Amino acid sequence: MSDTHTTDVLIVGAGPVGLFAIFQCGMLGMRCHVVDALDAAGGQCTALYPEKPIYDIPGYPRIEAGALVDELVAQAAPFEPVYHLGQQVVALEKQAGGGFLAATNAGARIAARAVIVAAGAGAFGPNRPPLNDLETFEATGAVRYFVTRRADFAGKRVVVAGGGDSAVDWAVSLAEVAAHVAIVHRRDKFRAAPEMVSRLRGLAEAGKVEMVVPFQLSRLEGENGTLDTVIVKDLAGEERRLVADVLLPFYGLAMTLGPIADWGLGLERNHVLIDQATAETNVPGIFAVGDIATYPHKLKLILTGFAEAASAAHAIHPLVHPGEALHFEYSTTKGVPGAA
Ligand SMILES: Cc1cc2nc3c(=O)[nH]c(=O)nc-3n(C[C@H](O)[C@H](O)[C@H](O)COP(=O)(O)OP(=O)(O)OC[C@H]3O[C@@H](n4cnc5c(N)ncnc54)[C@H](O)[C@@H]3O)c2cc1C
Repeated sequence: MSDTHTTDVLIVGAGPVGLFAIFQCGMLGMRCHVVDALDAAGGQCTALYPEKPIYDIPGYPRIEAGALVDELVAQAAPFEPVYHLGQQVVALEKQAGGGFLAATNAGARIAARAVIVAAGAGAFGPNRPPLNDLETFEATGAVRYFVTRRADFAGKRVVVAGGGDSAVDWAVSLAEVAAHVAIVHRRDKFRAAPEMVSRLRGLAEAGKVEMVVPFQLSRLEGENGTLDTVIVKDLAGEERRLVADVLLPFYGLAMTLGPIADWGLGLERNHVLIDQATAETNVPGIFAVGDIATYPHKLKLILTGFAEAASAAHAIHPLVHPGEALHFEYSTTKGVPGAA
């Protein structure tokens, strides 16, 4: 059976920004096919932190990342997007008559007038600490890089390592369920949201989180992948032993563009350069939005990506509906099929 499709807009990546791009394109009368390498929509929100609350989505004082994705999928649904999940877009070519032809590693071919690259961190993976027997401890889940269910840590002794947002957020969050939480960082200063850092320090003062600073991970002890002790060292080489069931190193994500690097797009340090006003790349008809897109003073936030998705949809409209005037309108039930 042929797996060939034709659509107005191909969206590469079903993270939060790719999902909102479906809505924005839909409001302007454009149909979308969306491809994502992961088995579920939601990008980093689903894969890395579904239960972490997000506090900076306008209109939601607090929403868990997984719930935000559910809302975005529901918001896009009236426009009947076609999802191709568990597939990576491996090739993207210009077509002679205009538009593009994309190919996935599962054999699908998708022809589109325009392409929105919403590929986030591309093929992302965690930065792993250089520790003994790491793979053995990873295989049993004693060393993990993501928290997908907080309940997995109930009653556990957890060592969190790192000084950024993820380390601080999870130390604060897991302190509610774990038997003990220690946070190891090589400095006393954390590079995280000030509000979360002061919550962390408050928990430390209350004896609910142990601050192990300035220390670095040194080695792991345990039998057959069951973690027993995390050994840390300070700059003078002084050791401390932290009894632990689980180690969560949060040393950031290693980002590789993967096949996107071969599509002729202007790049800057593993990101795709765009014109901030239109989100268009150096290749006419290919747009980039969200974490993967960059320009001077870019803020890597979900809300920034949402605005870029709106700009891209407006810039794409004349490519899909040439000669048709686009009158700017606010959202109304007229634009959303089935809305009451
Ligand atoms: C722990 C943590 C906490 C965070 N907290 C916040 C917060 O509170 N507020 C906030 O605004 N931001 C937060 N962020 C950042 C936020 O998650 C990102 O800004 C957001 O996910 C970017 O969305 P995106 O759609 O651009 O990309 P992503 O979410 O990265 O999604 C991109 C998708 O593209 C897919 N993809 C990549 N290449 C291909 C390909 N070739 N073919 C097919 N699919 C492909 C990937 O599989 C992925 O699903 C946080 C991030 C982390 C890690």
